Amino acid sequence: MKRIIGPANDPESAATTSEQDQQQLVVSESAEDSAVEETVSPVTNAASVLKAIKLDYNFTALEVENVEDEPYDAKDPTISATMSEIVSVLREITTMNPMFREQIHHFASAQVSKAVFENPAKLADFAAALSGGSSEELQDILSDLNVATRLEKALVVLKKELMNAQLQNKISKDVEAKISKRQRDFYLMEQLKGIKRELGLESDGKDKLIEQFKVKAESLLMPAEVKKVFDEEVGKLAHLEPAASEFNVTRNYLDWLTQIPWGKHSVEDYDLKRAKVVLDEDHYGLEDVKQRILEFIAVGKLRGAVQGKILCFVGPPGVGKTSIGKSIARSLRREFYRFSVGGLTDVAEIKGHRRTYVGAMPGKVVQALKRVQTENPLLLIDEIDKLGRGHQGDPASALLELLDPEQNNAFLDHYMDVPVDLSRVLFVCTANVTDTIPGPLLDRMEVIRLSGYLADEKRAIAQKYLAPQAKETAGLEGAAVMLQDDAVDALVRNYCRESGVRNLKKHIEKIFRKAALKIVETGVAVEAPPQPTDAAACQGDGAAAPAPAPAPAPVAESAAGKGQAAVCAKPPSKMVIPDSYSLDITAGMLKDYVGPPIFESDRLYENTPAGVVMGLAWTSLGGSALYVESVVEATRASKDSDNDSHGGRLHTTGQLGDVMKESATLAYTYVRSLLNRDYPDNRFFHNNIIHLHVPEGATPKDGPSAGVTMTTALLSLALNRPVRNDVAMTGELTLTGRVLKIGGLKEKTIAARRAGVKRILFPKANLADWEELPSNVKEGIEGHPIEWYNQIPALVGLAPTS
Ligand SMILES: Nc1ncnc2c1ncn2[C@@H]1O[C@H](COP(=O)(O)OP(=O)(O)OP(=O)(O)O)[C@@H](O)[C@H]1O
Repeated sequence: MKRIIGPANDPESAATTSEQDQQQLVVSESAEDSAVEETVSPVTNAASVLKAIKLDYNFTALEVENVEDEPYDAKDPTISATMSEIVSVLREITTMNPMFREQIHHFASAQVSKAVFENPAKLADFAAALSGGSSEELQDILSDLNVATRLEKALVVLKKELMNAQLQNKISKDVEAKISKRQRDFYLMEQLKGIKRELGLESDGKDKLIEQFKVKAESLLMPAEVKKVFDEEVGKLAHLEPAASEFNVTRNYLDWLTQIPWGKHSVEDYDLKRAKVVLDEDHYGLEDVKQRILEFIAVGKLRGAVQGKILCFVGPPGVGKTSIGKSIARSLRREFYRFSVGGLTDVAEIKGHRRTYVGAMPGKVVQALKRVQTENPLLLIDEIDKLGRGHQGDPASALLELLDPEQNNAFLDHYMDVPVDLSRVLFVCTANVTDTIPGPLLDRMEVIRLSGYLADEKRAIAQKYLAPQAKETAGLEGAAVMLQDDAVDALVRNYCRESGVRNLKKHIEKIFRKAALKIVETGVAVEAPPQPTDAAACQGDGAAAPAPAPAPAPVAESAAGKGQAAVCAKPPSKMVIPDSYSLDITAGMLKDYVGPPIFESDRLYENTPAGVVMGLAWTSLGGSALYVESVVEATRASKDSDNDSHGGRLHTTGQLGDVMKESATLAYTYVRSLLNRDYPDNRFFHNNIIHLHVPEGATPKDGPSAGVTMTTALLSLALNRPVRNDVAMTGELTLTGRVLKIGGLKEKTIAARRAGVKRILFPKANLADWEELPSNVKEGIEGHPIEWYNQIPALVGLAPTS
């Protein structure tokens, strides 16, 4: 008997030792021990262990007897089928598990493989040995002497091994996929790009972009100079990496360069008849303004162009300056673009930023050209009188370059850096006053004044323009909801007294909105019957479909479920007001619609007391009638005043500016001298301290034109005689009593009319202005030109009594 040494339960050894004729390991511990040669099964195959032999060596030796398999039929179909299954499973595992492959490789020699793969018992042991079965399972297989069942058991553990390998494989693949998906994608994309580039199909979108720019440029008539810059920039773009920041800068620039409408212009229309119709359609009155515009168009017709002139509409807010600009564009069939320069302090807003800045953009003018897509639009520059003055250059100078016909055929925007021809653009500016428009700018403009509306004009504008517009905006078009004449009259008289009509427009809009609310709230309006096109337009809306309502379409349903708006071309259902319904809004109802009246009476004083006179002022908001009030503040003791020939004092309030304060002092001095001359006994100013006030106290006022009014107020106080209460006056006074020219006579006259004045005193130097006033403005008013103050007392009821 030979001795085999090995650890008990070693399945690997077991696979090689469980049969009698198996290869035996011959161990020779040392040269001296070689004499003892015994064979021991390394596996605890209980049946095979007979006894342990105690030797003088340092290990345990066992005496074993090899066990034998039960006899079997090698041709048994179950056995051969199980064997083939084991072999096929082994093959499968080999493909998945590289370690497995190595082990099999070990037995790959023809001799071994024949011994193993053709012997069912050995195959079972081999398969079990390769599998990762538990020691119990393996021991069970090893102990089984029935070859058929042993094969079966081996197949089971092998199958488990297969499943294990499959699972392992899947997990490993999943993890790998997760980790490398992005990297993989990246590499694949790069490869794809490379392939496309090689094939000349596409190059990362850049070629396409360049192509687009070129196509766009070809459709434009770029001047040679611009085309050269374009070609240079396109060449630059072609050599830039899309990831580079410079790429985006160049792309944006090219984008702007190809957005300017080089050589594109709208066909102009100088048809005077049509222009008149358009102007009348959009605006009531403003005859003189319309006349000027028609003259302007007529010149355009003769010259073939209207450029070279800059119109500037000057007037109080809400008189239609902006909207008349729009009408001019419509009558000339030009595109319209408006931008406001009010408060603008940065030159870059007009001339653009240099391209070196991050987020640089062209200025407003280039933006306008991009928007309108024609080279000859009408550009309306609003609020030019409120142009700021910043530390970042002077916007007025930039505007000068823009507006000057001599320079603007090659306007250089900082961003574009190529000359842009603006000579075909028609510039129209608006301003409230001309005083604050920089001189050189004003010099280039043709000023057209809009001086505010009379009450009659406001009424007509309200009825013909504002009310129909407001009615339509409120959704009451076609309904019998009418704003009665007395209501419009009350609105003009008691709510909206300013020069323009913007406030009136707001009030009328409010009235129609309230009427709409009333109609809907009281249930007068009924839902419109469904239109046949409605159901087709919005399938998902059951309400729109004719009854019975079909099931909502899945698209609409899912969109609604996700909180998104369903795609639907149909507007929300409309309400209609029955023809039988009518609503007349009268003056008496205004309180409910727009609140209590703001102005209860036409004027502050129905009968002006002594010391109070109505003056006329002109501000950026238009003309206004204001009172100058004077009272005796305190009377001095006659003893003191006798000793002090300069006694008395004047005290002024009402937020008066320096010039107006000087006017008050001058008026005071002048009246004192007048009294000295004409009423030598009158010691009024010697004895009294006078307080002169100009309401409203919160409104700052300045200017010299209240000189004659202040003088008259002080004279009336000194004589203790009130002036006529239908008189108003304006004029600057000199110390010697000369009356000097003032501005805004038209606005002042309109304001005087609003205040119910019947007699106006104005400087003789303004006589030409007076004569130019439209007859409807002067109607019912006596105008008295004044050269010297001496003329005034007789006209206001302060003539010396004989
Ligand atoms: N004569 C008019 N006929 C019809 N509507 C007018 C007339 N005048 C002004 N409006 C209307 O009044 C409104 C205000 O006019 P717009 O905005 O043009 O005033 P504006 O003079 O430009 O004021 P701002 O100086 O405040 O800019 C517009 O809706 C305009 O249509």
